[in-house]
Amino acid sequence: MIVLVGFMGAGKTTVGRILARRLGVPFRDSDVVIEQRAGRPIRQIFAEEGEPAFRDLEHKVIADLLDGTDSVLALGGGAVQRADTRDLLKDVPVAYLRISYAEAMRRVGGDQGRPMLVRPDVAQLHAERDLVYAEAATVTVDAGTSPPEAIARDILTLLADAEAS
Ligand SMILES: Nc1ncnc2c1ncn2[C@@H]1O[C@H](COP(=O)(O)OP(=O)(O)O)[C@@H](O)[C@H]1O
Ligand SMILES: O=C(O)C1=C[C@@H](OP(=O)(O)O)[C@@H](O)[C@H](O)C1
Ligand SMILES: [Mg+2]
Repeated sequence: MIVLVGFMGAGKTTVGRILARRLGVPFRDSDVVIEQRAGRPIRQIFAEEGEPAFRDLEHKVIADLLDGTDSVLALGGGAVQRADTRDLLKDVPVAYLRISYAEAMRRVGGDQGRPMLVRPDVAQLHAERDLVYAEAATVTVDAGTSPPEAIARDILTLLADAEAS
């Protein structure tokens, strides 16, 4: 089991798919399961019910996905905001895909499907979350300057080192 955290655009979904293929395990993405359960896209959940309702559903989905099945699990960028959701990650290997705010905006700035991007304090959110991701993580990788395949390889190397030590 490997869980991926990091800001919007860090490549959690992209790198997660590659990691899962390499390991021969299923890839799962909390955002996809949230959309399936709600029967609506994330943008619509935020618009109709607001962020707190989204976070409640996110918490339940992540709790269900940490069911012991060996898989690679990509989380949404805000999953670590709530302490009770962070608690769910205590006993699993977590990789933090770290990117700068500028690189995040280059990749996903203006994406209508990510409602948190239109918040006026999104830069501050990026700065605040950095520490939270790092604290939740077993390993941290630079995810802003190399291709997804190289990031997947770095994660496997770092996690193997962390396990050995
Ligand atoms: N290492 C990378 N280098 C360049 N572009 C990337 C990289 N990782 C992801 N991307 C691109 O950035 C965008 C966001 O990736 P995504 O995997 O959806 O991020 P997240 O799930 O962390 O929000 C996509 O267009 C993806 O192709
Ligand atoms: O950062 C956030 O609060 C969010 C990130 C999104 O996932 P990605 O990080 O995969 O874009 C998605 O869960 C939702 O739009 C909220
Ligand atoms: Mg994603």
